Amino acid sequence: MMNKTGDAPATGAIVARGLTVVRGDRAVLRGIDFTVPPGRITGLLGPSGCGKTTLMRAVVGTQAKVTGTLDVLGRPAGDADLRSRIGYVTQDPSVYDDLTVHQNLDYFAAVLFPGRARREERRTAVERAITDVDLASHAHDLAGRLSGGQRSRVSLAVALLGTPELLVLDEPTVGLDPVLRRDLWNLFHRIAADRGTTLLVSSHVMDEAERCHRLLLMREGEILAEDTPEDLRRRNDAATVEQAFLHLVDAADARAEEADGAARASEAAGHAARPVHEEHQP
Ligand SMILES: Nc1ncnc2c1ncn2[C@@H]1O[C@H](COP(=O)(O)OP(=O)(O)OP(=O)(O)O)[C@@H](O)[C@H]1O
Repeated sequence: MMNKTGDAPATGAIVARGLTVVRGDRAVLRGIDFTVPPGRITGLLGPSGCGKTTLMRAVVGTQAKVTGTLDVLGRPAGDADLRSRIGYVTQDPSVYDDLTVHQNLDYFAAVLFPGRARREERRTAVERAITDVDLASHAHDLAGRLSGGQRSRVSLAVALLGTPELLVLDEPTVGLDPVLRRDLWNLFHRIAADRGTTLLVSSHVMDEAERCHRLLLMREGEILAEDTPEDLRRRNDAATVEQAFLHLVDAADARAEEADGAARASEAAGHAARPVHEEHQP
């Protein structure tokens, strides 16, 4: 249950301490700390390229070169035990275009619940997932003939099949019209409230922030803020989360500039104070 202030409880569904990820020759996540509380919707927001997908890939265990501590549902990220407990939907819907919606789900259900004995379980899970994402009227359409939004809902249905404890959704509402976006967010809230599922949902659209219980605001591989939307607005004296975000960006830039200036000043002072003969030492 969410407490009155929406504060995160002491234990998290995801706990990161000093989480660093290197991609290529660059640290894309730079020693970040954050906690995602269980049973709530946490929004991961930040501009394109700030590291949201990288963070999600680390959480689901598909990212290489991860250091620091990252615990997911009480296990180290990537642990084999977590595979069936996490649903992950990437930005590119992974569905088979030449199968219908129903056949796609039947296929994934057969992988999740194999064997004749589990036939009924498969049938119930498939019907429920199709209803969850509101695709009953398209159940027998080929996935390749669906709109982008409908295809991403098929991916979401696949992720819901195993009733995961944690759902990690990478920009699930991108390109959707406002009505579909609203419907999807209502679905996320139903999933969290009815099933106690933890959701980590990324977006680069700040107005989606208001729909989350808690937010992780990211920028350039760092966490700028970890808060509820209300507290974030209040603390930054801002009318919207977007304004609060911009305020935090400006403050971070000012701090970085100050630190840069101080480093240059101390370097210059060091040079001035250094005896001349030191300059020639190897
Ligand atoms: N395979 C890769 N090798 C090296 N660097 C990469 C690779 N993939 C991504 N990056 C870099 O990592 C950084 C973070 O990328 P990431 O995809 O996590 O960002 P994002 O916040 O999810 O962006 P978007 O909202 O556009 O999806 C980017 O600066 C990107 O250039």
